Amino acid sequence: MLRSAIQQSLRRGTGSSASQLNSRNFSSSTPHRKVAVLGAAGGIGQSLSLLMKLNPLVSQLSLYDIAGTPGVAADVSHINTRSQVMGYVGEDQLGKALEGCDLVIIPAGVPRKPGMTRDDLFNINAGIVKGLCTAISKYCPNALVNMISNPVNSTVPIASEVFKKSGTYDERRLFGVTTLDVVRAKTFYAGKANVNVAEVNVPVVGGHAGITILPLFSQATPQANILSDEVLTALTKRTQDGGTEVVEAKAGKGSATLSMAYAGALFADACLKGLNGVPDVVECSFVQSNITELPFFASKVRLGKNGVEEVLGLGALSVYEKQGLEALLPELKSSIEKGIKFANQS
Ligand SMILES: NC(=O)C1=CN([C@@H]2O[C@H](COP(=O)(O)OP(=O)(O)OC[C@H]3O[C@@H](n4cnc5c(N)ncnc54)[C@H](O)[C@@H]3O)[C@@H](O)[C@H]2O)C=CC1
Ligand SMILES: O=C([O-])CC(=O)C(=O)O
Repeated sequence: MLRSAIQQSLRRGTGSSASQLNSRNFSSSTPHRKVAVLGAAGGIGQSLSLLMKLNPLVSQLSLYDIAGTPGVAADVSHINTRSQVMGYVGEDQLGKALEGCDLVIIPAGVPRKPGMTRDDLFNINAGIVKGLCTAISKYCPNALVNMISNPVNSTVPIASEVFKKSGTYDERRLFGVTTLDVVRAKTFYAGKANVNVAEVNVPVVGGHAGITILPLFSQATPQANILSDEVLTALTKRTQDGGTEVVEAKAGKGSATLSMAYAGALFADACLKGLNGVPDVVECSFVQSNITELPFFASKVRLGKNGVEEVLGLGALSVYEKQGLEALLPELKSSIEKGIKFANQS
């Protein structure tokens, strides 16, 4: 839907009035949906705000940051699509930004520089996420939360503890966004398997950092060409190191923003479809889970009117993937515990 909305908007160009676009982009039965982007003036936030403005499922787009949002909101608001855009700046306005939200997307926080791990962002981002989730529990406790801020393996457990403390936790509504891992796995697989990237599907499970990212190429579709073990190992490693590849290429100017905004917009669109009752919406996400011994784990998840409808199992794994799963558990466990500890001691 997102892709076709972008294509339709671009095709129509400047000739259409907002009301014409509105009537073509969504039917009168499309529910009202308020979506907030927290960190909207940042590298991811700006592009994600643009993409959410193009999504006809959004009726109100609330852009919040500690600085710079009035400009971003004014800019995006001129695009002639359905949603009304509001910009909010500074903590005083956070409540207004969140009130009545159906979905809150969080790309607020510092990005990596070369030589850093995602866990090196913990000291700054843990506090940011904790503050934002405290406000969510107060102003929109029923919203779905899409956590982009790193380290996702810890920020999602932090959010869960904040919500538990405020008595608003519903595990079905909290998602760590791992869609960029899936986007990368699809792109890299299509290149090696020489298949049409638009048809490719690859589940990615585990977490969102280094070896905790486990693409399941044995389950990739279409399985058009047999890939050697050597190629599968290289594909796995490239997917796991995809973030670092971008951080190094940007050479100190941040991490993935454009591909992340695309991935974030895809995942948000899936959440909105689920809320609206579209059947069989399945995406990978880092959620509360009992498919392994860990309390949070990324896997395929069926989305519905209340968020997570079903956490799907891992399916059959190759020997190589089983080894990868065993290897990732200790690191993921310790990142989860670090987040839980932080939320409960500070
Ligand atoms: N889950 C994933 O796959 C990915 C996650 N990320 C993570 O996303 C985060 C953001 O990355 P970028 O957009 O590149 O960073 P950025 O520095 O360009 O933007 C971050 C924005 O957050 C804002 N911010 C800081 N504190 C805030 C607060 N308390 N409330 C609201 N906004 C606040 C900043 O003012 C800034 O505009 C980083 O933690 C990064 O590691 C990045 C790429 C992929
Ligand atoms: O690598 C980073 O720091 C940002 C990120 O999570 C990604 O690109 O996957």
